Amino acid sequence: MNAIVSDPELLRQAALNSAEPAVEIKNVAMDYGGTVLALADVSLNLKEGEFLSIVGPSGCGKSTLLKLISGLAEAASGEVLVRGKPVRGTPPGIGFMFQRDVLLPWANVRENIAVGLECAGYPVNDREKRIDELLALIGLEQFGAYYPRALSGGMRQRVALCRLLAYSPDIYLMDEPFGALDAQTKLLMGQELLSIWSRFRKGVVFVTHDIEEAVSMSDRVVVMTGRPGRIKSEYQIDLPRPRDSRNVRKLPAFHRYVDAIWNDIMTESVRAA
Ligand SMILES: Nc1ncnc2c1ncn2[C@@H]1O[C@H](COP(=O)(O)OP(=O)(O)OP(=O)(O)O)[C@@H](O)[C@H]1O
Repeated sequence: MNAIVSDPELLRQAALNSAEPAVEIKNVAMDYGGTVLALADVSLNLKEGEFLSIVGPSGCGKSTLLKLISGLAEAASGEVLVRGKPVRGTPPGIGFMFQRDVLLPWANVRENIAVGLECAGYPVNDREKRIDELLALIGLEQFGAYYPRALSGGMRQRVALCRLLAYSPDIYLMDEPFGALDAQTKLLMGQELLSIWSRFRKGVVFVTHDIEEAVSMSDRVVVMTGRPGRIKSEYQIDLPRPRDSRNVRKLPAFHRYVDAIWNDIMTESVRAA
């Protein structure tokens, strides 16, 4: 008799090895209309359910890669496919989170989250209940009626994360989502994201300057060269899951990954200087 597999991590591992990647970037070059290339011959896949981080020197094209996947920019050559389809405009099921929250300033927290539910076509009658669940998930139950201006930076990013979760994307694109937060809030947000992600386990492309953050969260870390951005190296992060992004930092293997990635980036930064 076949056992029914219900362990989310086992299901995710099976998806990781599934034939079709969630995102395929094939030999992509990109400029912004001038003579300076932002990306040159980049090929990269995101597997279904994979947590992939991209690190590299400033200006190497990390955000540009996210823009190409989300259809906000177009490659000069090469191809970008989402779930097997060439990207023309924003593909369905793509969710974006930026370093600066993009909350609606005239809407309160509940209304901001409702935007995500509306975009997802969530049934109108169930929305208030879902907003309650999402607020509880990120510990902001008491702040539903607050406007963004009355919240701290960390709280605003929590709401932005909540709205992203409300939209329930198939693929999460996160561009330094915690980059503007203080070190302690950043660590807490990383832990929360990891804990939430361990429940939904969708593909994530996570851009960061923080190598420890990248290693602590990811299945794989890709290092880019200085401009024009190419893939310099990649590291399969073989650390146990479920993972606590703070405790994992105590493992010797964690520090070996961080050192190796640091070396790669330093070489690039020196080359670019
Ligand atoms: N809208 C734009 N117009 C012209 N050039 C741009 C534009 N956006 C980005 N660039 C250039 O493209 C290159 C890659 O930029 P991108 O923002 O993707 O890099 P990044 O690796 O995300 O940088 P950082 O780590 O500093 O955020 C940079 O040289 C940047 O100046």
